[in-house]
Amino acid sequence: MNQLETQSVEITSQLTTNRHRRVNQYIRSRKVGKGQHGEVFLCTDESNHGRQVALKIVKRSNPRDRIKLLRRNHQQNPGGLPPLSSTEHSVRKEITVMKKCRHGNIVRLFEVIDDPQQDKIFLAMEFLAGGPIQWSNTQHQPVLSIQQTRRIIRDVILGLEYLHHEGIIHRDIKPANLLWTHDRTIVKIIDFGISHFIPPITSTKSHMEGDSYPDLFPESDLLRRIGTPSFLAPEIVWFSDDRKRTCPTTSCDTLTSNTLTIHDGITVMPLQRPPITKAIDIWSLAVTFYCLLFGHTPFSVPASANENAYHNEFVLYNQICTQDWFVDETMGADRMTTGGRHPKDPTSDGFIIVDLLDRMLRKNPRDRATIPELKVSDDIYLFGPSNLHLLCQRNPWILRDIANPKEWLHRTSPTANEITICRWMKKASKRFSDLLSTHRVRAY
Ligand SMILES: Nc1ncnc2c1ncn2[C@@H]1O[C@H](COP(=O)(O)OP(=O)(O)OP(=O)(O)O)[C@@H](O)[C@H]1O
Repeated sequence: MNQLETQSVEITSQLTTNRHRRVNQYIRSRKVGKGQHGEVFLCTDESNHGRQVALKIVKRSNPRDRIKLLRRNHQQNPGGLPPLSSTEHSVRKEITVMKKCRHGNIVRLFEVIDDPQQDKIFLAMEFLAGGPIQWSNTQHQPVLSIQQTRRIIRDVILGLEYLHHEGIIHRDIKPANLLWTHDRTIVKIIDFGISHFIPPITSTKSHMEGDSYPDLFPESDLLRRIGTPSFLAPEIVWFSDDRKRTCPTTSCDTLTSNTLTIHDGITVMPLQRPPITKAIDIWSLAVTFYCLLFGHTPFSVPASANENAYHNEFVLYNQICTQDWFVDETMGADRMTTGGRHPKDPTSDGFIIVDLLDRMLRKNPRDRATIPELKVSDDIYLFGPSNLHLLCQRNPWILRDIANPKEWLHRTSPTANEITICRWMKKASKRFSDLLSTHRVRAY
């Protein structure tokens, strides 16, 4: 672990200086981004040798929150605490999740300035100077090579593997939330505003000390259709029959997401709504992967769609739930041949990549590839006259340019340290029992 990963997050409850260009020790320079929840500024940290930080400034509430708050004030408020506005709720979730994260592919949070007297909350984060990954040009053509795509996807897989191991579902994986470091060698995941935390079953108390996580992360939140429409998994955009009936336009008669859909003899959408799990991040990662390869999303509203945004969203969700996706003839800026949606040659790059997308874009989350599955070797079988022969084991595509895959897999595994500790404890207990037997020491 490097120094950045071991530093703890400071929580400052007093804003001493809030002049035009200064927030406590941070001197604001330019604005680097703006989202739904706030603005992000590049700042220098005077108390830390002028280190560059990204300062996200979030208002505790915005005008839309007021109506929601009024509605909620009429409801019982369990802990007697004032209800949080939805903006403040979202930023509290973001802080809770980010406070916990220590990983080379996740943006680091350094400090939170949360002064109850102020209407804004400030998040000082690691500054990712390379900015969001650029993946298509104005003609919707890919701009990244296959090798660059592999490196980006590999970084995101590592970040997601860590998050999932910690019980965190990101819920908004997309190219805009993947930022380069200044030298463009590492990609990091940002924006935890809609992330969800599922505490481990074994403990009743979260290791997110001091945070009442059941209030912050109610289970019902998982069912909400939030995130970026083109990147949402089928189980999120799943429609009930009721919804289908209330759709205002005729084309929605074609909605079949609650029926059994058969594709190539495989059931692709279950009758019951599947539970929302970390598999939704794998779907969004696959959509991101597709975008990087082809310069456009796999599911989109056709150009002929009408002006009604609600209707267009409905068409998109219908596609996500029921339609297959297609691939262009070539992929990446290097224009590598794909071989189509079902390439024939199992040794071709087209086959390997389309097969990978296929495993990640399964409609049923139970059939979808998991992160560990993306990291293990593929077995290549040969159909013989009477049975299957294992032809070879091939390193997964994402590890292709890694010099020592075995060492890399061990080093990057989130359980590597746990395994090492287990081994160490086994060794230590063996030495201890040897000691007991040779020296006749009494154990208390
Ligand atoms: N650590 C960072 N370093 C550099 N730029 C950043 C950083 N964090 C955010 N940004 C920039 O600011 C933009 C908005 O940030 P962010 O996505 O966190 O805000 P948000 O309000 O949560 O957005 P959204 O509307 O997607 O929920 C990002 O798209 C990115 O361009």
